Amino acid sequence: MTGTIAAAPPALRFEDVTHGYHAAAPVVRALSLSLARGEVVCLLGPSGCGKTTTLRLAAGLDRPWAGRVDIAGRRVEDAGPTHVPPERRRVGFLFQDFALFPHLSVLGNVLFGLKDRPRRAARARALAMLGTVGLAERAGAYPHQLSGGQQQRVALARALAPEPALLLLDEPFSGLDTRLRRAVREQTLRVLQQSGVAALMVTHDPEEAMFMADRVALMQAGRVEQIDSPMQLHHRPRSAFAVRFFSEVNECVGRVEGGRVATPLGLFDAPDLAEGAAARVLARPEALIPTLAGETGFAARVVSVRPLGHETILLLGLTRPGSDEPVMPLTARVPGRPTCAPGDLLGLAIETDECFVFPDEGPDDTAEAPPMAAP
Ligand SMILES: Nc1ncnc2c1ncn2[C@@H]1O[C@H](COP(=O)(O)OP(=O)(O)OP(=O)(O)O)[C@@H](O)[C@H]1O
Repeated sequence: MTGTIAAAPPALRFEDVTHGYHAAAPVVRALSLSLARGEVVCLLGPSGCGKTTTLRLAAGLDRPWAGRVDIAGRRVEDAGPTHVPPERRRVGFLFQDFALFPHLSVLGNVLFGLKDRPRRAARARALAMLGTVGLAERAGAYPHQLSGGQQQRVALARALAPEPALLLLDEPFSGLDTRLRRAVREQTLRVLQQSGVAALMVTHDPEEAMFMADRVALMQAGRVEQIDSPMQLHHRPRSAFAVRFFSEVNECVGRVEGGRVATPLGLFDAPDLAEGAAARVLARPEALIPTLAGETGFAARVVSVRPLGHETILLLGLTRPGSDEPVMPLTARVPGRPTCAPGDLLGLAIETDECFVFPDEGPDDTAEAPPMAAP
């Protein structure tokens, strides 16, 4: 006996998976991704970046052009003949429209995926799952008698009842209104954690991804741009794209001199950039902290104030010291109610932890609105 314990295989592994719908135009490009058992990973990214296609490839609904897919240590797809069909992959699905059978009761819906089990065992399992999602008492109801949130919970119970190795969720909360969505995603996360199933979830909502995921896979143009924990993604974004995707940002450019880049917002360290290189500094709105005028050397005139309740958005014009001439527009986000009015002159402190320096690859030309500032 060697005493070695083999590590559990990942719940899902994509290796160099490529797929598209039209020849020579892949929408998923050499994508590699691994989900540990029990891990929740969210695929996040702009519309059309390949999130749903990635999910369909995991499900076996599409066959990739190239690459390999393993589920719970079993090869389900390769460049050769291997193609395990969806129903034999041990995956559960949860889609936006819940896809419940209207003519079946709640219990009937959950039993649907348990046809290969003896009747009594299937019934016990289905009732236990309905208990887990808090709907044991509605087992005899029909889908149309339930609220949207309850229907979503039935769909979750149905997906998890057969004990899948992997749960695939495609925008599962987008059909629900904002308040309900918050409650339902909390319940869903609790059920996922209780059941210990690995889950790959598609969303285009950054807040939802940050709330649900152990790791977020940020996708762009068919590739994973960055995969990290929500905290890492927020504090250590590896590209301008990763910063811009989560909030609007203030942007300015400059050249690296002596390892630093000088901008209207001050000097920023740029240790990883070549001397003389063009650099782009991205400052999140929360990086700009109003202070007393004259305190920090940065001053800004308030252009407009937009109270949102728990926070306030300030549109500002950065000014040169001793001058009222605006140098660049800025957006700041401050907690609480407004304490200033249009026309006021504020001092600004810059929180450098919320500022990021990257090689300048130009402004965000994928955005619908122009970037806030690029002097
Ligand atoms: N069945 C299809 N036939 C042809 N093109 C398709 C098909 N499905 C998706 N596409 C295209 O593939 C690209 C990726 O689509 P996909 O649905 O995977 O993106 P997504 O990131 O999930 O987008 P969204 O957030 O808008 O759902 C898009 O350009 C889309 O138009």
